[in-house]
Amino acid sequence: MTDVDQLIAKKVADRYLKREVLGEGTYGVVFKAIDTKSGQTVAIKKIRLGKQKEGVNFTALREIKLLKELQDPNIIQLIDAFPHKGNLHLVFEFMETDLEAVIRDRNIVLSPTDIKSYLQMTLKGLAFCHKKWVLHRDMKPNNLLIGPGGQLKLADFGLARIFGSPDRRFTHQVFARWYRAPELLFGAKQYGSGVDVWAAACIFAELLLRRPFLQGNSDIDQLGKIFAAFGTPKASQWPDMIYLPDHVEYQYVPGQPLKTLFPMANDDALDLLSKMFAYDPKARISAQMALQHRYFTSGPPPTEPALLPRPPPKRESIDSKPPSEGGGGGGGPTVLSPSKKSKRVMPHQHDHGTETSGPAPMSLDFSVFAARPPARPTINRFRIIYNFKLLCNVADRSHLKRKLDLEFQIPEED
Ligand SMILES: Nc1ncnc2c1ncn2[C@@H]1O[C@H](COP(=O)(O)OP(=O)(O)OP(=O)(O)O)[C@@H](O)[C@H]1O
Repeated sequence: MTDVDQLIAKKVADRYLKREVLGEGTYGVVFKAIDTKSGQTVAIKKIRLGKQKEGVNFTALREIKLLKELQDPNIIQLIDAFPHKGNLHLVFEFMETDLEAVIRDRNIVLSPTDIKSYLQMTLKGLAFCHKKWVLHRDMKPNNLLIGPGGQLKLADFGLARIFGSPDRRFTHQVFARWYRAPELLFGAKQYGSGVDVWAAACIFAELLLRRPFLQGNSDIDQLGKIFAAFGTPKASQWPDMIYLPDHVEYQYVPGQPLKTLFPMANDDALDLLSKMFAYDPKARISAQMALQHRYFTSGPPPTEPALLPRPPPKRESIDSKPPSEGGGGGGGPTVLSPSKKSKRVMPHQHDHGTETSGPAPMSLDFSVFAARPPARPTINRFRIIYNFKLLCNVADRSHLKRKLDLEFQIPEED
């Protein structure tokens, strides 16, 4: 960065008053902040740029700009992005809780119309992204954030694509696996929006069961769990399966009736679930078509977001007074001592076979949900399938880079 760039970045950074740390994810720390310009509470994700000495590269800026333009009521809004002290800061709208917290909260009863509402918002966000040729690739309940008005919004996308996949501890892979489509588990290199629909089906199943549906402890085991539930796929069901790089033959097992797996779901819900869980990605229902399924168009309508049951805001700060009431120091950003990241304790792993070999529980098993499972780490991949080379056919790249840099830095009005 040039001196001028640094000056601008500093000015932008001064705009946000840091509050407490909300947690740490794959790419770095997320903290709460107040936008002194708008008075709005925001969440800032500080991304370590590590060895990238030149800062954010051209492609990264372009992709971040694209994410910034991805605006929909069911997509978390990227408000701003700016470099500061060698880190990239992404400013998002602040959200109170997430779907994982809703599913795990033993005090919450989810009615069929509540489930319908959460699934509808998930699919709306997905359909919007897919229409823009963007895949999420890391759909899971803790990436579905919930705002103060009950709106569910897809979060945590694009970062691996932009910054590369960081080294992940083993646990980081574990939970993401549960939502992975069979074509990914068989090593598909080319895949499409169907991977997100499969993950959304797993989330739908999890809303019905109140526990993760297919909890594989390795990729092979994950496929085993899937096949035990739905039956080993036949060539007629998924003709391209045998051409996938990591395809291996599995012993044939028949599937179980969906009604046995989800006794609490009605016929429309089961029909939609079966279409979202289609083995062949080409035959899998799209997010857009799923929204038109009779599960949504008939029967009782989805619950209004504001009326959805939610846990108390988990991100309530004990020191979240507005900046004028203190905490901001001399006007510059102040980092309050980071609150300890709340450790989520893994409940005893129940038998991995139970969810597929026997009837699913109809009510909450409090012994399982008494403790929150650990944060499910993210693969954080929102795959952008635009052809950027086309978009970026500009003679003066450095000029455009500077233009993009500036677009993300809204200098303060003095
Ligand atoms: N927009 C937001 N509003 C409020 N809290 C947020 C927001 N974005 C992230 N958080 C919180 O910050 C913490 C870290 O989030 P982050 O997305 O970086 O990682 P994660 O989802 O916990 O883990 P991983 O990156 O491994 O998936 C989490 O507790 C998350 O709920």
